[in-house]
Amino acid sequence: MTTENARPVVVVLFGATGDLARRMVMPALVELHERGLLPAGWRLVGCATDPWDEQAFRARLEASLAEHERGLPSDWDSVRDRARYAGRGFTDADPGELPEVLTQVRRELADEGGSDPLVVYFLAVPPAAYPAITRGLGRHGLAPGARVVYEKPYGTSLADFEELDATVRQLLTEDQVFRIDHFLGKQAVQSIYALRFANRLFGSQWDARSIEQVQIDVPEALDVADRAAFYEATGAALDMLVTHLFHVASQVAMDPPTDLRDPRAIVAARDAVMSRFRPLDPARDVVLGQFDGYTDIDGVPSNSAQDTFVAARLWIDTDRWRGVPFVLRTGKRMALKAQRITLVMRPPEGPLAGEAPGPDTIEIDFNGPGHISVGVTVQTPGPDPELTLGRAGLALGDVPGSEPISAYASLLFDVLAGDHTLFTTSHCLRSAFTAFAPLQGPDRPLPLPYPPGSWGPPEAQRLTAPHPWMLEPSGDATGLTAPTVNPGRA
Ligand SMILES: NC(=O)C1=CN([C@@H]2O[C@H](COP(=O)(O)OP(=O)(O)OC[C@H]3O[C@@H](n4cnc5c(N)ncnc54)[C@H](OP(=O)(O)O)[C@@H]3O)[C@@H](O)[C@H]2O)C=CC1
Ligand SMILES: O=C1O[C@H](COP(=O)(O)O)[C@@H](O)[C@H](O)[C@H]1O
Repeated sequence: MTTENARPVVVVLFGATGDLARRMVMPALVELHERGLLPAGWRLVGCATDPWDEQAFRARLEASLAEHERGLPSDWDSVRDRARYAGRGFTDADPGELPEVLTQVRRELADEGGSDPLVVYFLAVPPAAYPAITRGLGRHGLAPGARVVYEKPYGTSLADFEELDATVRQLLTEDQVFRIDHFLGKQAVQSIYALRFANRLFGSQWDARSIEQVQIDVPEALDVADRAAFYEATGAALDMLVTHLFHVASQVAMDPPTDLRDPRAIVAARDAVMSRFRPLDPARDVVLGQFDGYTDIDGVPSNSAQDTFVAARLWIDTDRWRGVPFVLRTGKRMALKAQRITLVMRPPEGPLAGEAPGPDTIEIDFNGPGHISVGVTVQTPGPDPELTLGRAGLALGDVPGSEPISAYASLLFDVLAGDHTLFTTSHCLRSAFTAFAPLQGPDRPLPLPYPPGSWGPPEAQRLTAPHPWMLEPSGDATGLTAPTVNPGRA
């Protein structure tokens, strides 16, 4: 990654007081700064309704960086001085303090000798806020020349998505719009292309002839108490399934793009496979859960039926995958944090058919820099040879030249570079919401209870049959009790 662009950049962060801004976006911007990937003239303008002053926002930025694994940058003073705050919120009816703060920032940058800055509006707010902010950018004359980053979920249902999409298209051109799904920016999710297309060993097996089942398993130990309002309005399925898990599934399932160097070819391959996702069958293929104690959280109604866990079996009707279940699972307050794709191979044919103690597997852990493993049946060395399962792994962070970058830093860099390869499209999202729609209708199952620290409701076990969930200790073919990934901050 390099940048030669000296044009100043102003990142306006809507929702600057929120969880995403604190945990991911602000650290990512500063990560780019530390890596020398931002122009000399850059500014961060936090925007929210809280009546904070600049000092309070800078203290928030400092706390956000300090709690992040990278810590405070060595030139914290210089970073701090680049942060501004625009309070009183921002809507089409009232732009709050933002226009005035932007004018000051532009003046400051001009005084430093910079050219007119590129302004990036980052909407780290709930989807309900996207239309008013988008209209506001239009009405207050802030849209021309700007880039606008929308968080997921981009809409809350198929109908809501269509309405939002129409509003956005009315006010912005497609090259101005960046619809984030940050799982597409994760290093190991990006590395699926290399694994498949640069290795005959894997690429030749990547279809229904060799693969019996695909598991995409993203348990989280994380709580939701500090973002109860957002979470209660959203739930696990909308927060994670129709968004991140569907996008990871599309990365695994896409047919080979015609040209990996052409962003349009990659985006087209992702769009194409997503349009073949079969609408979910809630009764047969979905289990929802809610962890015990969820309704005791401040701001959550005592009768909430919101899901904090979802497991779903997705069918992808392409020649490559017809008949292969993609089983997807995620939830809050589960046993541990992990992010793993497991390709479960079909049993071998020939003289040892039926002898292997379990299926062989290809595993891609995509938390952090990533880890690739294979689970293979081997013969135990010794006088009494038996077949047993072993595992060999490769930490991507350890390969020569590795310099892992966080998903948000990578995606923010792409926004500045105007590169849409890792961003999702209206086409993709329309397909995702279409496949997801049955789960938002009358057939939505009620969430089943599960104890915090567990693997979710036991009913979810049936979705992977005849295999177990491979990540669980009982399903781990090698007998490991924890995944070979960084457990992360719970
Ligand atoms: N948290 C996470 O780990 C991740 C979150 N996301 C996405 O980021 C977005 C924000 O999530 P998160 O930060 O967790 O949520 P939070 O509830 O923590 O924060 C959202 C912020 O948005 C502002 N906000 C809330 N409602 C409105 C509204 N109606 N109009 C304008 N601003 C509003 C609030 O600030 P104020 O009201 O003061 O302006 C609040 O600080 C969501 O779309 C989520 O899906 C994506 C990836 C990861
Ligand atoms: O979008 C979201 O993602 C996070 C998980 O992201 P990660 O990069 O930390 O793995 C999830 O916790 C959150 O609920 C959701 O909104």
